[in-house]
Amino acid sequence: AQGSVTASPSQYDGEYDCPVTVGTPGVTLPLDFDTGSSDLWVFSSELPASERSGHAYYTSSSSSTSKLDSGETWDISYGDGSGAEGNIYIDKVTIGGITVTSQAVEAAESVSSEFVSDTSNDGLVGFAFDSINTASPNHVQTWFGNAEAQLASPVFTANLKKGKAGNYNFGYIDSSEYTGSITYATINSANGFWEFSASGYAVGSGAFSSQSIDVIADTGTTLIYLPAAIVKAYYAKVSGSSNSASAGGYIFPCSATLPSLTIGIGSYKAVVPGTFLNYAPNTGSTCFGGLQSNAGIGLSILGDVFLKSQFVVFNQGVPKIGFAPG
Ligand SMILES: CC[C@H](C)[C@H](NC(=O)[C@H](C)NC(=O)[C@@H](CCSC)NC[C@@H](N)Cc1ccccc1)C(=O)O
Repeated sequence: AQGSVTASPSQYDGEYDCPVTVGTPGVTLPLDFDTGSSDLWVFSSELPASERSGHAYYTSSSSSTSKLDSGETWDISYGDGSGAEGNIYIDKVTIGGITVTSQAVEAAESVSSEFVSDTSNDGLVGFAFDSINTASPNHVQTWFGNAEAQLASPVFTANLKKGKAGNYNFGYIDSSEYTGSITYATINSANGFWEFSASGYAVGSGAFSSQSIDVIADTGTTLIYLPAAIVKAYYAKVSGSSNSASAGGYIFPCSATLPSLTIGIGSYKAVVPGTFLNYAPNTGSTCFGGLQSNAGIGLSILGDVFLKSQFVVFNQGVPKIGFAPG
């Protein structure tokens, strides 16, 4: 089998949400596909009404195929301080025409305020490695982990776009979605992420600096977070830029012309256009950068600002990750 699903950007490409059908009869929810985590969780009827407002949600008792995964709970925390927790049902989950009949559906009993106010999604689908799934006392598998047996090849691809719909494909690589050739990097999944070493960076037309940068590819993170020294070198080329404590990162005059950012993957030079690095208006006539420091995170993150400039192959079989111009 193979499948494809549309990925729709929220405002400012903050996240990319995809329709996922859960249960019988199916309820279709927009979920945030997240290669930086490994829990599939949904807003549910078990939430207090105040936390459900503005959201669609899963009601296990309305699904004839739902079965309580008794004794199992989940509780996840994210890098931005948000989180959710609840209990677990086994039910049917269909994405892009591919159905997993016995998927662990993590039903939220409580979600943090960030999720209540983010009405673009009604939950997340984790596409990282099973080792960081939070279900307890037993881990549960990701949807992709369960779907792999049906797929011709253990791959999914991300074809995210700036300001318009893109798509995720499962089980195949569509050569019409990229140009040139795909360059692969070996994945170190020890931390449960799609983690690899980038080979260096360049700012605009400047010289490429060869250095190993430990990064994760995270479709669930909006911006690019790199070591402070690299970020400083980038904004040194943006007149009027400053690292603003009040804004929470680097800002600059919205009229600034931003240089591109090149990230090395092996010998491949992945270029993020300068326009992608003006993320969104801040206050007044200042704008917030799509590249920020990884200080306090512990590793670097290639989030959507980077990923939407590329075609990305996530191969869980090896594991390896591939990039080509999108
Ligand atoms: C370090 C961050 C926390 C605390 C750490 N959790 C993680 O790493 C989790 C799995 N992943 C995440 O917090 C991040 C990756 C952090 S790299 C350190 N990715 C997923 C995140 N963007 C999902 C999200 C989407 C929309 C809104 C909010 C959040 C932990 O549990 O230890």
